Amino acid sequence: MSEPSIAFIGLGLIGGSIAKGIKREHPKSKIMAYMRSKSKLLKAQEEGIVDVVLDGIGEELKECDLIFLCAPVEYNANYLEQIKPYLKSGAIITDVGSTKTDIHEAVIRAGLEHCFVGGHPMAGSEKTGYENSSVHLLENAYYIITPTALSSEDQVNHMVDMGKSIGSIPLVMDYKEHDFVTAAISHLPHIVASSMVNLVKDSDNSQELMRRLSAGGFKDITRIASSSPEMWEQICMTNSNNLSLILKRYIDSLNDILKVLEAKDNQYIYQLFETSRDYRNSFSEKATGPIESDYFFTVNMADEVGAISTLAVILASKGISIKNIGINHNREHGEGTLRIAFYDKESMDNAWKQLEKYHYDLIPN
Ligand SMILES: NC(=O)C1=CN([C@@H]2O[C@H](COP(=O)(O)OP(=O)(O)OC[C@H]3O[C@@H](n4cnc5c(N)ncnc54)[C@H](O)[C@@H]3O)[C@@H](O)[C@H]2O)C=CC1
Ligand SMILES: O=C(O)C(=O)Cc1ccc(O)cc1
Repeated sequence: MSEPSIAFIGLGLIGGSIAKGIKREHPKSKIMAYMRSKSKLLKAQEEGIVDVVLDGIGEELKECDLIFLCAPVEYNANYLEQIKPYLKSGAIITDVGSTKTDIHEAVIRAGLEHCFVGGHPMAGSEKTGYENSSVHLLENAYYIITPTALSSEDQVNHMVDMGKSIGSIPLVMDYKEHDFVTAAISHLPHIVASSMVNLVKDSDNSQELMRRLSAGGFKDITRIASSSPEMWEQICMTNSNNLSLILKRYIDSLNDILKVLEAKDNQYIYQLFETSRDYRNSFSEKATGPIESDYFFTVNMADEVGAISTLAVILASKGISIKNIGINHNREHGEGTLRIAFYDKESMDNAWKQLEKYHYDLIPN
């Protein structure tokens, strides 16, 4: 991309994070944005992320090479017809919505298949809004790209390059398959988390003992129950067929558990936990957050004041940039381990050599 003009319709958690990533990689790109809150748009302009604040859909879009739809999914689909009169020849419209069939069908109805490539960055959080967006949010996360029947190879490659430029891992996929997969791994978990929280709310006593005592496991699996109701209502409504199918399978599995629990079938219960543990342990943690990268290693170091800054100074003195640095809490490698990620193999190898000279205890990736 050489100094492209890019518009964002919706500049919240995801739109804001992508805009920040694009601005980091292409500081001269012209970013235009529209969203409901003018004050947040002005803040993004003050921060140098947004160049042009839009008051709505209009003439300014005629300049854009790429238009991102980053509002809740049903609103995104509604914008297609409004944007249509202002499309420059060769421009691409993309979206970041969590469901894809609904928008792809709207694209077909609007006759925009030749200029649409769908997208879904598979990372985020329960938080919303531009104020929570971050240049690191989508790093090392899968960025699903869903072409239409008329998307050209160039258009898809352009989106793949965009995904890579913000540090994500692009993956091209059929939009219908996307919606079945995400029904199981994203949409069902949100329903389960919210219904569990509501179950506790309705089962608690007047002293709210359940709420006060809720601990690790419950909090871990219900964090996403704090997500935006507006966003999740629209996700569930636009993927209701897949979600119903997978929810029925889940209810069947819960009913099986209920039966064996009542029958006190300890073997079945043991196997339930054994199977899930083994399968869950096989999941890769690599594509899930800002710390991991293909180029990283771990440093085993004493937990002393100033230890991290000493290490950072050693690397900085050799001009080695750190992409990310994080303290490992799992203590797999003993006390005080630090995971350091680099932008490329050369930087990682240089850093390794430097730290070896200072006798740091290094653990390869
Ligand atoms: N939250 C997450 O973790 C993820 C969300 N997504 C998808 O990204 C999209 C945006 O979600 P977030 O950024 O999380 O939400 P958000 O609530 O942080 O941002 C939504 C943005 O859209 C704007 N907006 C809402 N209605 C609008 C309308 N009618 N016209 C113009 N702008 C409007 C809001 O002002 C805000 O700037 C959704 O489609 C969601 O499915 C995708 C991946 C992860
Ligand atoms: O907070 C979390 O763990 C999420 O699950 C975030 C998320 C929300 C919606 C998506 O389409 C993708 C990721």
